[in-house]
Amino acid sequence: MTKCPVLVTGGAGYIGSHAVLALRDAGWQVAVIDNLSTGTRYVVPDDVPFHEGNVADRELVDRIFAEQGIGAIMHFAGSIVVPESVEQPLEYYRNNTLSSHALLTAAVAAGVKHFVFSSTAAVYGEPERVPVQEGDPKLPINPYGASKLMTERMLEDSSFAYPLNYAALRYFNVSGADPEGRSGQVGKGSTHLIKVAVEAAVGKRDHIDVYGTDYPTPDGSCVRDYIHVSDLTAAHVKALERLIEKPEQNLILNLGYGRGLSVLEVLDALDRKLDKPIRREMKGRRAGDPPMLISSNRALTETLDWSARYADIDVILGHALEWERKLLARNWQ
Ligand SMILES: O=c1ccn([C@@H]2O[C@H](COP(=O)(O)OP(=O)(O)O[C@H]3O[C@H](CO)[C@H](O)[C@H](O)[C@H]3O)[C@@H](O)[C@H]2O)c(=O)[nH]1
Repeated sequence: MTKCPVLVTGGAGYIGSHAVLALRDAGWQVAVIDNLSTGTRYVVPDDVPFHEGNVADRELVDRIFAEQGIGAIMHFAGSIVVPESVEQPLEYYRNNTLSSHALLTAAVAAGVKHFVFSSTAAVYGEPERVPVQEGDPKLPINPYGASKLMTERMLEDSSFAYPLNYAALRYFNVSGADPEGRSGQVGKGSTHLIKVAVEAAVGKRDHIDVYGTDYPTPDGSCVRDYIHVSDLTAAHVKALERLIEKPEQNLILNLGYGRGLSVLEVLDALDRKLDKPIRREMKGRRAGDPPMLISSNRALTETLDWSARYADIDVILGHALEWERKLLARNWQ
């Protein structure tokens, strides 16, 4: 397989920056485009070509394609907050669907052959069964999931019409941080369980709210499939290799471990690492939370030469905690 230069959109964000590391660790040449609306420059290695701007800026994107000889795209740039998408749907369709359309149009015009897309388990909505399989009904219940599903559809149709293949990778709950401490989740106002919990662990918050203890789950709290961000991005690199090896095939894969952990199990595991347990406040259910979301990862393990390295929740929490301590020590957000 011949490696080509890869453009990572959203490469200054949480998942995008880990993808940059994974690609470089595997010997790929990388360029980043990010408008820094939520990303931070310091998680991108200094020697990676960095372009501040929007993926919908055709002139800029055309210039990057030409200058860097881009042969593949990993597309992470976009908006990801579910409640915000309900309040500002048109903003989500613009920043997710329309921006992806612009990027894809530029990619097709420039002859870029491979497109790896950051999709989400939110395309399934409230699944009727778990583990969720890729062929199960796609019935998103919010504009975020719908905006991502529309992009999947554009990619599917484009792959028939143009010489391009794609991977749509549907993430479950991405968590943890780079094991070498080079990147992690950054940013104020995160709502993700593990990020909020480690912020509480280092004293940035004085407690954590537990949203719902009366779900039809073993301990009453919601169950999710937490996947380490470095395992997730390693799967992206494998997916890209596969797209290059088999240009006639597309990939649609869930990225999860196929196991569920409850909110209380995650918090208990974190407490075991701390001198003092985190104070919990039991709250009512948060709107739109399905009780249980677990991926089937059969397609992932059968299709790609990938296996989990960091699935242990203690490892995920350990890396997240180390990163949070680093942010605190450096006075980063
Ligand atoms: O302070 C908190 C934060 C979260 N939770 C609970 O922890 C579980 C996980 O919540 P997250 O916000 O970490 O993750 P979600 O499962 O809600 O979100 C995931 O799925 C979404 C789509 O469904 C988006 O893709 C999102 O980016 C992704 O992290 C939920 O039951 C939530 O209610 C708490 O109890 N307290």
